[in-house]
Amino acid sequence: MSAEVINGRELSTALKEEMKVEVEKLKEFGLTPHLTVVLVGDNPASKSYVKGKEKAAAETGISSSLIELPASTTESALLQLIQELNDDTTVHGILVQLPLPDQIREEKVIEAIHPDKDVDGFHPINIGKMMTGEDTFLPCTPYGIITMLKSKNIKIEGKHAVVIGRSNIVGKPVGQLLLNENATVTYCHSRTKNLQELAANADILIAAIGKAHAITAEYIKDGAVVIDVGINRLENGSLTGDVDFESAKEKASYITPVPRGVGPMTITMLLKNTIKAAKGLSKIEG
Ligand SMILES: Nc1nc(=O)c2c([nH]1)NC[C@@H]1CN(c3ccc(C(=O)N[C@@H](CCC(=O)O)C(=O)O)cc3)C=[N+]21
Repeated sequence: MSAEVINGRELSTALKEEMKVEVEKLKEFGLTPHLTVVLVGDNPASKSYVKGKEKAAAETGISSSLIELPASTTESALLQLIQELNDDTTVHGILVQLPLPDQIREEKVIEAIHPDKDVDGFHPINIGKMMTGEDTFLPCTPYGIITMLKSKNIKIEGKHAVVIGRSNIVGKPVGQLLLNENATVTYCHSRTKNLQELAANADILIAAIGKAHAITAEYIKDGAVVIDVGINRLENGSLTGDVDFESAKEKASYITPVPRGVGPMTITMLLKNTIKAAKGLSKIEG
């Protein structure tokens, strides 16, 4: 079998078209969704992601601003800035690009962002709401993955989903969202003993390990849905996933590529959350 490729870039383009129409309507009510991105330091990968976010926002009519701070910024200076952004009624969404320099504790920063402006969905209040299934901002990468599955009408209910990786921003929340959709979820990680055996049991396999091409055909059950969350930069500068795409696509029924898979969807869901934040903060229903 050769898998059907779920193209995250194409799906993103379609979703952005829909959002553009919605943003135009909000603008007629005098509401322009506004995202503020804070970038600390000059990590080249972070700079490139931030550019992608600004470009995507502009495409949908969402306004965005970028605050760039030096790598030497103190934690208290950053927390103070976040307080100002929390109080600024023209700012609907706040995103502090991760990772942060060592002198700044990420959890302090995440907890400082007002939960109603937390378009990353990283605040403990929003994570709690996600766990209990309340309406909230969903973390963008997991939200993008669920949206990709639904776009192909892939059934999640009753399926065995195996998540490889347990980060707070991808592994843990994607498992939770799959559980919310009534999947049976297994989490695997660096201490898992029989990774290959567990992975090969998955109907839906989520690879979020951070190691190029770690998941080869032997880890994949015939007909499985394979979602590749890896973004690994090779020495030649090209981008590749955690899944060995060429061998995996011969066994999978659906597969996501890297690039043009989960990455663009992450940004698209950030825009969705920004619109949600703008509507929520302005109490416009829709
Ligand atoms: N507070 C915070 N929120 C984030 O959402 C966040 C973050 N920090 N830190 C870093 C990660 C990573 N991330 C990506 C977003 C888009 C692509 C993306 O669009 N990738 C393109 C390729 C882009 C390229 O060529 O460099 C693709 O896969 O096709 C990748 C990675 C968001 N992150």
